[in-house]
Amino acid sequence: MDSKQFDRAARKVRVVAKIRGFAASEANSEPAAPRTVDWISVNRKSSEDVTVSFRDQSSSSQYLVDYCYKEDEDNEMIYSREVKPLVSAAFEGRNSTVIAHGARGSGKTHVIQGSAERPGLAVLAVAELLSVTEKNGKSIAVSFYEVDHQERAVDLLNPEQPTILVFEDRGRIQFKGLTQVSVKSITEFQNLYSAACFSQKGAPKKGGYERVRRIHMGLILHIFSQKESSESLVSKMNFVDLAGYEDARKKSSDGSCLTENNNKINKSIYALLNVCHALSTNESHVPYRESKLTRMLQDSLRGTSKILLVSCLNPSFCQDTIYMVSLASRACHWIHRASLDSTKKSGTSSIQMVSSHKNQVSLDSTKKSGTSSIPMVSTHKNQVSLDSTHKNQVSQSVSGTAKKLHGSSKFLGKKTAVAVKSAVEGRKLFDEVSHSAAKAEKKENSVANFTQASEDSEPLWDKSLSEAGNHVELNSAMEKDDSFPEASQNVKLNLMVENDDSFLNAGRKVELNPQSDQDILVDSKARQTQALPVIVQEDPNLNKENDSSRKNEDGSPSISSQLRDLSNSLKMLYSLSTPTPLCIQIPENESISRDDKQASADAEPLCMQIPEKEAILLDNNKQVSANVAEPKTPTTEQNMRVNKWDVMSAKSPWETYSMRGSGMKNSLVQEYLRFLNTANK
Ligand SMILES: Nc1ncnc2c1ncn2[C@@H]1O[C@H](COP(=O)(O)OP(=O)(O)OP(=O)(O)O)[C@@H](O)[C@H]1O
Repeated sequence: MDSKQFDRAARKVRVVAKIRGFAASEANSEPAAPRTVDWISVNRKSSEDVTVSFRDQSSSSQYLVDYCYKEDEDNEMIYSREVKPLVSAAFEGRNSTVIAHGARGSGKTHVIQGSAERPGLAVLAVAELLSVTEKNGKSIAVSFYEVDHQERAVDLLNPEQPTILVFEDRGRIQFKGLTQVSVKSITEFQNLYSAACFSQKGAPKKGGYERVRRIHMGLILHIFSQKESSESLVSKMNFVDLAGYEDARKKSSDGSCLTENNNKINKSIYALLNVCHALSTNESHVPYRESKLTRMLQDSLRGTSKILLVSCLNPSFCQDTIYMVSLASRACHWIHRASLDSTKKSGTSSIQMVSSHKNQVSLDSTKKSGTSSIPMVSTHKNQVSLDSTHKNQVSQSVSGTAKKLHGSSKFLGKKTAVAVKSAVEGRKLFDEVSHSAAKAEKKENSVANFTQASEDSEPLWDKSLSEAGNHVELNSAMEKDDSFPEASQNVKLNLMVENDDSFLNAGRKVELNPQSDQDILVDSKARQTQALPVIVQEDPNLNKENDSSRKNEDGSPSISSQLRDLSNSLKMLYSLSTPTPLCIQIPENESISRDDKQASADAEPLCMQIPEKEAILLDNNKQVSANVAEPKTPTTEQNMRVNKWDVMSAKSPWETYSMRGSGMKNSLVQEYLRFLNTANK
């Protein structure tokens, strides 16, 4: 396939699987009988219909990929079929990214870097680039970096430098602190590659079986065209050797739980798959800012760039392998899958893709709406829309939240179970957000806020990089950009529920934009094609508010304080909506003798804790009935009783919420959404 053929393949993201061969140490004792992989079945019904299934699964799920390379098909074959067209396209100004992902030890490094005897895709690409650069007046330079679980990017050709800063300048991604070294021969390149691997922090590292440290390793090939004395960037090719996916619940050999680091690194894997999914489904918003890696790759993913996702499969049973290939298949294959399904099941466009991360979950049931709903990472992302059609749902969400908060005066400090009702399982979603928030209180780490990146339809032509020479020095004013200063503009929450076996719950993504009615804008196309997309702008005052109430290390208010604020607002709303006097009757000839303080202290709980159809005993179980309309300071201590008929006639939280003015509602919605948006910290 040449670059023109590749153009015709309109799909932006191509997913191929590669079954790793057995290493010598894993091979059978009999050298004459090389071990074969017997737990993976590859069904090649046609060149465009390749499925992978796993025999050890409890059901016969099949995962659609563009192709599957077997254990005896080597890197050269993958290169000539998959990467060579990208190299040709690079000379024409097309950026591309080759990503190897999979479970630990699935052969990712072998695919990207390879060995001396069996060079990997990156080495083969450089060899080809070098073979033609002189002829066509081009040159190449390389950069190596790693991204760790703390989202730190380090320049592997100059590891002593501070972490790489990534920022956007006039719509283009720029790096500060990432070295570019021009290469003229494959030996030079190999030496640099070895040096970069050696520089990885705390080597042994990528490719080894070191248990604790998991990092992503990236290589950028910058292709320049020589014009007289200057050179300008033509395109970039990226090779990414992702950290191996590992179930966050696994324990290390010493028994310590790897959950935290695993969660973080897994999150960045999900983030990349989310981006692939958004790109392959032409979503209006691509969540580049969900992770440092996607941010760094942004230029090479967007526009007319191409992405090759190599899903590496362990030759022996590995649950994580199944999970990863299912994610990749869903991330990038939903269109193809839909057409496949429609041919198989005439008359339905539903997408049946069964996953298995221990549980088998069919998407069919959730996606039979007849709309072009999105399977995959949409499996693990429920999108909530805030366009005008859905404002009511958000209002219901707040109402649902109010009910829950109302019913639980001790909700703070517990695993928060704030419910949300919406057409997209908002209740479940918020439960999980809250659950996550409660956890986050304990082990919160500084996570950058995320901003919607501006989308360029053209590939990057980054002159500033070429002008900067080998070492890129950029505007010092942007140095702090590493923390994503535009974060307050748009916020995206991507909550991964690692402990949930259900694949459908692998993660839920919510994009929210708490704004006033008139400011709530959702791309109309997105509205038509997605179940409930949400792109919302965050209140511009949010940062100010955050600044004024900093409590966490990263400067954001703590989750508990946000919950408390939210709770207070809802309590206030309810107490305003359900005035105390409506609930209390004071019997004739009796007066109340509670002092001012006590009365005011009780006022709020009174409103917050009145169960419908039940009398509430206040003041040490002494019953007081009242028929006065105003909750004036009681003067004598008497029994107070709430008239149950009055209570019944009082408005429900939802009704009372509905009665409130739009200003109040909006402000609550904003507050609630702000909490959601920051909950994953
Ligand atoms: N095609 C192959 N044939 C034989 N052995 C292989 C092949 N691919 C990988 N291996 C061996 O399998 C082991 C794991 O491979 P590799 O380091 O590439 O996996 P990885 O997915 O990058 O691991 P990690 O998740 O730890 O980064 C290595 O010992 C490697 O030599």
